[in-house]
Amino acid sequence: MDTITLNVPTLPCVGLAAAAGLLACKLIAPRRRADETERGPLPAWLDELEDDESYERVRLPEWDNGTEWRRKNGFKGSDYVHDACAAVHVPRYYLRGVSGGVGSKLVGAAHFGPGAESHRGLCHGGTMCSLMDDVVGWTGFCATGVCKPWSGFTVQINTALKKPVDVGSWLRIEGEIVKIDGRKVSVKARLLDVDGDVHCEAEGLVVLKKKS
Ligand SMILES: CCCCCCCCCC(=O)SCCNC(=O)CCNC(=O)[C@H](O)C(C)(C)COP(=O)(O)OP(=O)(O)OC[C@H]1O[C@@H](n2cnc3c(N)ncnc32)[C@H](O)[C@@H]1OP(=O)(O)O
Repeated sequence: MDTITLNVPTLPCVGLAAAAGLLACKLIAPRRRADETERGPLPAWLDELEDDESYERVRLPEWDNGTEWRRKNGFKGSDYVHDACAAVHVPRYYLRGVSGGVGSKLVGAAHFGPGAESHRGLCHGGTMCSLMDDVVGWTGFCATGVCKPWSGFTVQINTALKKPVDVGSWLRIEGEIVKIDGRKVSVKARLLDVDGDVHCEAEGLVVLKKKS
């Protein structure tokens, strides 16, 4: 049988990668994602974090590998926030870990797609709350100063919604460990735009799993 080899060139920039991801979403799940549009390029400051030696990119096989890998490893679906097709999508986090945990900071970018819409171009407040849940949890998993995935549970997310988010926005999401009391990790988080305007902020609590 003849085989066809496709030479796919390396994508020149992460923005194209994001667009390609969305195209893949359309092709793979055309009915579910009929309202998706291109996310556009990733924000430039994300590249600055990539180049900043004090930050390290958090990588997870369940984010980076495909559906097949997830299925084989106990996952049942796509990641609610990190999947390329998610209504509100975080492509990456970067950690500035601090020994002892307190002061450790997680920074990422979040895109609010058309699937996050509530009223006429504005996003549902629950999308901001979901993001706060995610960043609080992932920041809490960094309680040792390094990221230990799934090492605890978010148990509280008290979110203040401060400014509506437009559909199509790329915003900066941040979480920081402010206190560690035994297994309880307190995290402050916020979502802000390129001008520094805060769209929401949260105080969260993560309970780390008991050591076995
Ligand atoms: C390989 C498997 C990996 C699994 C990893 C899963 C990662 C999931 C990532 C998430 O973030 S999921 C987000 C949604 N969150 C949840 O679904 C959490 C639901 N809650 C629970 O499942 C249980 O509450 C939990 C397992 C977290 C309880 O754990 P424990 O039984 O070990 O904790 P315990 O109840 O003994 O509480 C420990 C401390 O935390 C405090 N605490 C627990 N829940 C609290 C709460 N909701 N608010 C405030 N404090 C809370 C509790 O008072 C206590 O304080 P003290 O040490 O001072 O006494």
